[in-house]
This record gives sequence, structure tokens and C-alpha cells, in this order.
Amino acid sequence: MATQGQVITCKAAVAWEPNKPLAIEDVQVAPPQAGEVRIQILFTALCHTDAYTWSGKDPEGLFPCILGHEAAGIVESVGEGVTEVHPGDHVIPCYQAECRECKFCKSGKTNLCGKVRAATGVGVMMNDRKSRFSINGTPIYHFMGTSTFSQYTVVHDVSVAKIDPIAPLEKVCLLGCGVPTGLGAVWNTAKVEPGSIVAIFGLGTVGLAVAEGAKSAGASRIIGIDIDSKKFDTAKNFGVTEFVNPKDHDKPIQQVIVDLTDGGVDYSFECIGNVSVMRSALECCHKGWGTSVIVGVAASGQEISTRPFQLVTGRVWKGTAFGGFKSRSHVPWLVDKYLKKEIKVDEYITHNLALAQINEAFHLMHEGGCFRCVLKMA
Ligand SMILES: NC(=O)C1=CN([C@@H]2O[C@H](COP(=O)(O)OP(=O)(O)OC[C@H]3O[C@@H](n4cnc5c(N)ncnc54)[C@H](O)[C@@H]3O)[C@@H](O)[C@H]2O)C=CC1
Ligand SMILES: N[C@@H](CCC(=O)N[C@@H](CSC=O)C(=O)NCC(=O)O)C(=O)O
Ligand SMILES: [Zn+2]
Ligand SMILES: [Zn+2]
Repeated sequence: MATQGQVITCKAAVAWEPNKPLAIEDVQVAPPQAGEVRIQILFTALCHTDAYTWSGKDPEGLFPCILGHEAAGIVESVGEGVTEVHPGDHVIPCYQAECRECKFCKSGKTNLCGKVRAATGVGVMMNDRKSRFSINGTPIYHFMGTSTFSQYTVVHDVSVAKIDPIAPLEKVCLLGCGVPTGLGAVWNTAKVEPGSIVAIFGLGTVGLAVAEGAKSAGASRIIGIDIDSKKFDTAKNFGVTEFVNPKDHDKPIQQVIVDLTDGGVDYSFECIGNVSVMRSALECCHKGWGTSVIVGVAASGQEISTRPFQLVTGRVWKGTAFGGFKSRSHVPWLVDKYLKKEIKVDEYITHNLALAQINEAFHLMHEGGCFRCVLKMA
């Protein structure tokens, strides 16, 4: 292949500083080293976590960087020792790695992987603790080990899921983050049982995927809570059966939900990233067994609180990363489920734009009518 072993110059959206518009730049992407994979990204979606890091509120946010972590593409070349993917393979980069060898992977208790996390948290590759991105010699940090707002990216081999090549990449790119997170929060983290009453705080893509997961798990009532009532129409199509807008009530929202459900819900999910809502989500759970799952990502310096009595009396507080899915094993499985029409994906995509329109895409994301916006990279 002509580009193998060569530096590739391509377009990427660079975040030079927090909140400053992303700049489309010519970026040099170095060849993959041992254990690395260079991917041509064909489609990427935007997730609110990209906006969070761009805002400067992420303690791991480093600038300049290339954001993006919900994408799909084709392997361009692989470094020494890479055996599980080959040039031409269709893949989804995974911000949560799965090495199958580390203490975390072998524990059987978590989907978190420890192999490359220390490097991805500081924007570099594990081999030489350096970035593969540069602009005229200035290094540009990686982000979440994925950096998909670039036409080419380099990732660790433990962070690549090989998928069925018949899957449409412009759709299944969503299986890199938001949709699996919501489905997995229900199926893997909470393990919702048939007949359960579920409350979902925040009806963005993640909250809608929680609703879809809860419906398929046989929940009897799925209560959607959002301050934007326009979300309710779409949410019905994902399984939400009742809607509550906290702005329509004088009482604390947890009291509203407790009153509606004869003492509280069996499971609640916080899909916003607001620590005060996290407290409400815990406290609307039923005494004795109600479980609340934190999905939303809250800014640096934010902390959760509640009366310990809430836990003493049997409520359980949990969190989930990537819905508890083991990335390399489960992403291909999710793609197959999509191909069999067992899970929705297309329905979350409200906008399609080009890489050059990425700043417009971020503006859209903050408007109520946008769930996922997919960018075509070339
Ligand atoms: N734990 C994980 O692995 C992952 C976490 N996330 C996080 O999940 C969160 C949700 O992501 P998206 O669905 O993409 O976001 P989104 O912004 O599309 O959805 C959030 C929803 O919450 C609503 N909302 C805001 N404040 C509210 C309040 N006080 N009460 C009720 N509703 C309120 C908004 O109107 C919106 O509909 C983000 O914090 C994101 O960073 C995303 C992916 C993976
Ligand atoms: N750097 C952030 C971490 C935010 C965070 O919790 N990220 C989620 C994924 S959010 C995807 O859109 C996650 O998987 N966390 C586990 C991990 O290993 O990072 C911060 O410090 O706030
Ligand atoms: Zn995400
Ligand atoms: Zn591991």
C-alpha cells in the first residue's frame, strides 16, 4: 500500500484552546509503531463528552488536541506485532480498550482495561509516550485514545473492534459510544428485570438508548425526565411511557417521582452529568432495593452528595463506563444486532454534515432538535 510506513498529511479539526472554534488543519499523522493501528476515519459523530473536554472542564483535557471518539473507518496500516486487524478491515475505534490480559480484563468484574489507560489519559501513545499527530513539528495531543476528528488516526491495537464489512459505517459509527453506553447501562450495569419501573433523567442520545434498553428488558413503566419538553415526542419512539418536566413542578423532582410510583422506582439513570440531578436520581429510588446508575460525566471539581441514610436504607449507587461493554468483544456483537434490526441506530441520527462544518455541528448539538450529528470525513 502506497501510504504504509509513510507520514500521512490529512485534514483534522484541531482544538488549540478550550472553547476556541476548532480549526481544520493539515495534520501530519506518523505511521503506527509496534502494537498500533492507523485508521482512515470515514465517519465520526459528536458526543457531549467531546464538548465537555473542549469546554476546559475535563481534568484530563490537554490542548492542542484532536477530539472525537464515536467513529468508524478502515484500517490503513498496522505496526509490528499487530495480528488481529489488517489493512482493509472495517473497524470502530474504542476509547475503552480491551487487552484481555490485564488485571481488569481478567477480573471478570469490569469492562475497564488498564493496559493503555495511563497513556490515553495524557494524550500520547504507550510505546514512546509521544503523539503520532503533529503540525509542522508541533505535537498535537491524542484524546481518549481515539482522536476521530481526523481523516487518519493512530490507536492502540487493544482499542480497535473489527466489524462486519457489510455494516454501513455512516450509521454504525454511533456504536463507538452513546448507544452502547445507554443500552449497556441497563443490560450490564443495572441488569433491569421484566416488570421494573425505570426513571431516566436526560433524554439525549444516551437517555434514549437507556429507554430502548429498558423496553427490551421488559420494564413496565419508563419515566423520562427532561427540562426540554420537545424531547418527549422522540422519546416515545424509544420506549418512554411517561414524561415529567421538573419545571412543571414546585416539589423536588425526586418527590414527584416517588409520588408517581408508590414509593420510588426500581432503577434510575442519570444521563446528563449534573451532580444535583444525580442526587435526585438516587433519592427517587425505592427504599430497600432501588438502584441508581450514574452515566453522565460531571465537570472537574463537581462532587455528589446525599444523606448516607439513603444507602443505609438499601438504595444502591452505581456508575457505568461504555455501558459495561467489553469493547473489542461486544462492539462487533452490537453491530450484528443492528444488522439483524434488533437495536436502533439510524433513529438517533438527526443531522449529517462534513468535517469542515464541525463547529456548526457543535452548535447544533446544543440545540434541542439534535441527537447525533454524523460528519463525513472525506
Ligand atoms: N459514562 C459513559 O460511558 C458515557 C457518558 N456520557 C455522558 O452522558 C451524558 C449524556 O450524553 P448525551 O445524551 O449525548 O447528552 P445530551 O446533552 O444530548 O442529553 C442531555 C439531556 O439532558 C437534559 N437536561 C439537561 N439538564 C437537565 C436537568 N437539570 N434535568 C433534566 N434534564 C436535563 C437536556 O435537555 C438533554 O435532553 C453526558 O454527560 C455525556 O458526557 C456519554 C457517553 C458515554
Ligand atoms: N476525563 C474525564 C473522564 C470522563 C469519563 O468518565 N469518560 C467516560 C466515557 S464518556 C464518553 O463519552 C469513561 O468511560 N470513563 C472511564 C475512563 O476510563 O475514562 C474526566 O476525568 O472527567
Ligand atoms: Zn461519548
Ligand atoms: Zn486489559
